[in-house]
Amino acid sequence: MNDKPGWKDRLFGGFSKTSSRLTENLTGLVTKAKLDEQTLDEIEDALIVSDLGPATAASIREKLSQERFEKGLSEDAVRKIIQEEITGILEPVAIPLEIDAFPRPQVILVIGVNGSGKTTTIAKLAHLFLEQDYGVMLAAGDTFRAAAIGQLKVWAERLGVPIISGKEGGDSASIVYEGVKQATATGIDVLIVDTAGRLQNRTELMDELDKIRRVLGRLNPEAPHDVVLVLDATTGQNALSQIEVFREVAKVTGLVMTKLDGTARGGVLVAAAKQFELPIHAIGVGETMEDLRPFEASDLAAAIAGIEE
Ligand SMILES: Nc1nc2c(ncn2[C@@H]2O[C@H](COP(=O)(O)OP(=O)(O)OP(=O)(O)O)[C@@H](O)[C@H]2O)c(=O)[nH]1
Repeated sequence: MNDKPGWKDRLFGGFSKTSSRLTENLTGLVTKAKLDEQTLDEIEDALIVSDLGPATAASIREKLSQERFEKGLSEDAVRKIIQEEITGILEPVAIPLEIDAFPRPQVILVIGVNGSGKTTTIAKLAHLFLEQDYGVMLAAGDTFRAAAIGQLKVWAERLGVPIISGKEGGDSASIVYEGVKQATATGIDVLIVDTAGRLQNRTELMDELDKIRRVLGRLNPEAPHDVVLVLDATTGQNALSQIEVFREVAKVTGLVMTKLDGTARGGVLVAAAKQFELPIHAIGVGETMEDLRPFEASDLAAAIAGIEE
């Protein structure tokens, strides 16, 4: 991924809102001689309201109390411990999406509720794979709304990649089938499939995904290779319930969290990592196709802890 200057600033800019809640409490610490129970409680509360989740907040509290209790402690040292703890949670799930399927194409289904940034993420992933010299094709499997098909076509044109699409209300499984056939015939490495991803009707979604799987299975039993759930970080705790539901109905293999630029809710990433242990492939930090970033555990942990490296 190309390291356009400024992405870290944007991320830190977003996370600074998250960390400023921590800052309020941590700043008070400097004047205290020791880290007492009340201060630990305050830190734990600050971590919880930063969307990190109660489990992570409790484990950080535990760590702070074990290591430093009764000692005078600087705010920087507390931040460092918070960063280390968060890094430990995030590192195991920081797993990029690799193109390694044989035979090709690798089929990636992208799911997520409307407005989560699904379409933009598809464009960002396509751009990422093109940069790695893979041949990319898109399939407009979200036939539920004409606008979704149109939007994906615009991205395909901008990216210069082929797209398979049908009519509004058409059968998404047959579009995906056609996509795999054409991708195979033309030596495409990766087929990225947009899906309707409506959570309002779980049975419908499950049926649709099952049908896609069945149809794909006729061409390649390994497909789909990845089922990537796109989440909007600005929805905070709601993103966690989405993971829970989608994981049940759609056999999610990994996550991309979007809109981490300019949200105070980035801590939810940590809660998701701790609770679900699903790979987090990348993060979205803006609206252009270059705005997908690898998920770097220690950078993110530093941003959340308010440490600028
Ligand atoms: N700031 C910011 N905006 C984003 C990001 N990703 C997507 N968006 C914006 O969020 C809005 C929704 O994104 P889409 O990609 O259209 O989302 P979708 O899930 O496909 O939504 P529907 O088309 O409604 O199904 C658009 O205005 C995007 O530009 C991101 O990482 N950061």
